[in-house]
Amino acid sequence: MSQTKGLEGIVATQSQVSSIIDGVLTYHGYNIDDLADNASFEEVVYLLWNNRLPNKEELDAFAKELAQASKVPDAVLDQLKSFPIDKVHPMAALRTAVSNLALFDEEADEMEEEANRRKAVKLQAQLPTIVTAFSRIRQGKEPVAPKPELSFAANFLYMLNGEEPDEISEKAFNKALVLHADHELNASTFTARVCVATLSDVYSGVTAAIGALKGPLHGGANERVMAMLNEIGDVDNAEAYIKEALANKVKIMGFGHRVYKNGDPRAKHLREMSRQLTEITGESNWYEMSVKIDEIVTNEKGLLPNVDFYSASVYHSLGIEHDIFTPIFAVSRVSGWLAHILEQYADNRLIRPRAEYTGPDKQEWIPLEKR
Ligand SMILES: CC(=O)SCCNC(=O)CCNC(=O)[C@H](O)C(C)(C)COP(=O)(O)OP(=O)(O)OC[C@H]1O[C@@H](n2cnc3c(N)ncnc32)[C@H](O)[C@@H]1OP(=O)(O)O
Ligand SMILES: O=C([O-])CC(=O)C(=O)O
Repeated sequence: MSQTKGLEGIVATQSQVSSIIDGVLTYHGYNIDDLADNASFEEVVYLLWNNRLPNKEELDAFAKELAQASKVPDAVLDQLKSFPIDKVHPMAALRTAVSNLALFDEEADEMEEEANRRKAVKLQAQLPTIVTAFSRIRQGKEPVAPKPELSFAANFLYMLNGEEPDEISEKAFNKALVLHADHELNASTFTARVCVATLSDVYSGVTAAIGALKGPLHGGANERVMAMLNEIGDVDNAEAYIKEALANKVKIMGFGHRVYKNGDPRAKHLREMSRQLTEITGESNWYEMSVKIDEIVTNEKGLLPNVDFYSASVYHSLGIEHDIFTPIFAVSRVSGWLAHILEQYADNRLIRPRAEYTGPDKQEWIPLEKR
């Protein structure tokens, strides 16, 4: 038996949800550049779950369905309030709250496709409610109920801040959601598929996926990019900081990718958004510092920025707290997880690879008293 560390290059399933071929990302065949420039997040979710774009009527009905499903059971919000709020990371709170949602859904263990689709709508609609409620609760503020007439992107910012966003912020946030929605068999999506392939329920699959996204080698990198920018503090410090980190074999957050070796096609959109938004906020230092780091890491290591690098200065410019960056990734990526979960159920087989054993052989049993 031979093995590939980290399953690099292994094709583990077939999927129609998204593809990365020759460095080009598509959602069901639609190029990410077209989607980023034109699509609403709601349209993208519809595409991922139905393998086609909606017409106007279908989109309106879907957006309404999402808006109507956004209320989270009071017991789940009450539980958020009971957490040791100043110590709990929002990703841990989200993981626990999503698991808790299952306890209040009578259909949680129903396996019919229609029931699973209803749960998908609830999860997509309720993750923003949980993330924004948690952020407000820990600031001693009341959660804000969503406004059904707002877009998904605008509603998130509204529930987070208690005021409706301006058009530029709404558009930028919508684009960020579109860019993060799905990404083939990334670690959290694979986790979700492995979980539900045992015929476990949708909530378990999403809870497991949140746990995988939380790690710094995956979705957790965006928060750490901002921590690094803060630590560097000024564009003039960037070169010395990065060179020292690389010399010490420290991983630079937001760089490198398992699949893309010639660049992540999402990064250019986020870089341009970072430029525009930091100009508006009068804090172009974050953009300039990011560009400088990008140049140094590329020159020194040949590594290019991934989706997490410029998203940090984008979210910061939108006034979002830094530990909410990864939960925002989850608010978008849950659409992809759910598409993959539905696809997995539709043609399921248990996912159970093998391990190459490297431990000792033919060990002799030693009774407890002799050890
Ligand atoms: C949404 C996402 O999940 S995108 C990824 C988000 N994660 C990050 O940004 C964290 C930083 N990046 C990384 O840790 C990695 O590049 C990963 C996890 C994304 C990909 O990991 P892998 O495919 O296993 O790449 P691997 O770790 O083998 O890297 C190959 C070489 O490049 C180096 N390298 C990779 N990424 C980085 C980095 N960000 N900084 C410095 N060196 C790096 C590795 O140390 C390794 O060097 P070596 O051959 O001298 O040992
Ligand atoms: O695909 C990956 O390995 C990680 C990634 O970029 C994503 O999940 O968006």
